[in-house]
Amino acid sequence: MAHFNQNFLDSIERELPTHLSMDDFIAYSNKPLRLSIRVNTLKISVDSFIELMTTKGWQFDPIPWCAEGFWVSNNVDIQLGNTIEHLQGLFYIQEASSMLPPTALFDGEQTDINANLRVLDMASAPGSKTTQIAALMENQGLLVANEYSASRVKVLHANVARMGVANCALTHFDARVFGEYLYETFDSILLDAPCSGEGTIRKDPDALKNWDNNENKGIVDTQKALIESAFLALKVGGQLVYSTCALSRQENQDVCHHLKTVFGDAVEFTSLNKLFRHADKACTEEGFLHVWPQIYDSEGFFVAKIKKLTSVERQVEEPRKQKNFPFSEAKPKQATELKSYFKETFGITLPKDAEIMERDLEYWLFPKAMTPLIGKMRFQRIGLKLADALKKGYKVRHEAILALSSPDMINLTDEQAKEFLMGRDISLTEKVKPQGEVIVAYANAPLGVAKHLGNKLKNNLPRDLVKDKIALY
Ligand SMILES: C[S@@+](CC[C@H](N)C(=O)[O-])C[C@H]1O[C@@H](n2cnc3c(N)ncnc32)[C@H](O)[C@@H]1O
Repeated sequence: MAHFNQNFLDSIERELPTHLSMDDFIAYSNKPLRLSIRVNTLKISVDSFIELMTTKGWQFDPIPWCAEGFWVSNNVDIQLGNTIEHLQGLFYIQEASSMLPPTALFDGEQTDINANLRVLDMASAPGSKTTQIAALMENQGLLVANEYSASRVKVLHANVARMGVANCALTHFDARVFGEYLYETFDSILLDAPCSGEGTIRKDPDALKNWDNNENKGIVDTQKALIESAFLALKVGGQLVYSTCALSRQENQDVCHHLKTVFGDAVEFTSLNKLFRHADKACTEEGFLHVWPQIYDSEGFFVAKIKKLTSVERQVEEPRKQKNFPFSEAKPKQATELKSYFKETFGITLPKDAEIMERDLEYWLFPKAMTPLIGKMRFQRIGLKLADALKKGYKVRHEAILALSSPDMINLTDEQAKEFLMGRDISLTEKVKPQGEVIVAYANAPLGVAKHLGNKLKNNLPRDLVKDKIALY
């Protein structure tokens, strides 16, 4: 049962549109959320995923605003986070309304996916929307994903790697810096802002126990500073999506109106009333989506789409370029050797629209659209770590195997995949000629690398990814 305090209920009563009832708001806030997932099309098609999971008893109900999103049900009581399919990144457990902002960002004009596209996700962890955006970008172009909290950057990276994202650069800043460091650089920006989280009461019944409107003032100031920074970092003609899981006007509409007050006619609100069938039910007069829990039986959410019509003046001078970037382009001979190693050992062709970079005997793959940004700010991690150079040959990195597709993989059974994810070797029934390093897979998507010794597959899963428990259907 959700814990509301009277101040919160009074504020909702003032804000709720006249066609929605307070009784429904309370009833839906007390109802458990429907379980929803998003299929990761970087690894599997929606049709193949449905086919795979239907055989395991899943039922799918499509989410109207996300072609890859489904409410799912299953008669088996199983922890989804411990399933093979989750661990190998075939799907992400994501609340349905949280799939709205990336859909809005890529709707309409912003559909031209190419190697030069640059997208910024300003407040990214744990990465549900970052990984959704990467899938919408089909791993092309550059996606800069920023997170202010150090511990949450680690979770963000784990999710980006698990989902096979290859076009991402991670940063760790207060996102107020982007307008200054990367002025008018991005085609699209998502600001999924830190907020009071009022919309999440169905997940956390205590979320509003001590709700106090006055305490939200600091959050609103941050949101206003962040949206200004986002607008400065946006190219002319670019699209910005501002979203929160808060319900109040102050954290939502007022923040967007603040942007218009600061930047005037350069700011255009784009109506989302046709984003999907029945989107108009949640639309405000400005064309923003204000999703109350009872409209689509989801968490509360707010989404606004904003276009930048003209350039706006920088607020501070461009900072000096940083020197001492630790990476350099791999020499042609090394790049050729590395490409042959990937091709001959794993059947992987390294993508053409990416640069092979080198740092202290490590080889990385950077998205090409990253090059002009080098030195403009500090990046925690860029692209994919491919391999370490050994005295003789290379040691491939797990994240590269998860992100780069290969036609040459050994598909494991359910039981074998479970053993592999628990760090165990896999015995082979027949002794054959040893094959060296091989990619092992489940449902045609990679699980990791093993050494084929002829009579067994020796497990090479990184220790930190070994699980104690795997849930099998
Ligand atoms: C709503 S959550 C983001 C959820 C994420 N977009 C997702 O879909 O998985 C907001 C995030 O903003 C981060 N944050 C807080 N203050 C920030 C700031 N000044 N700059 C950047 N990120 C900030 C929080 O740590 C939190 O992870």
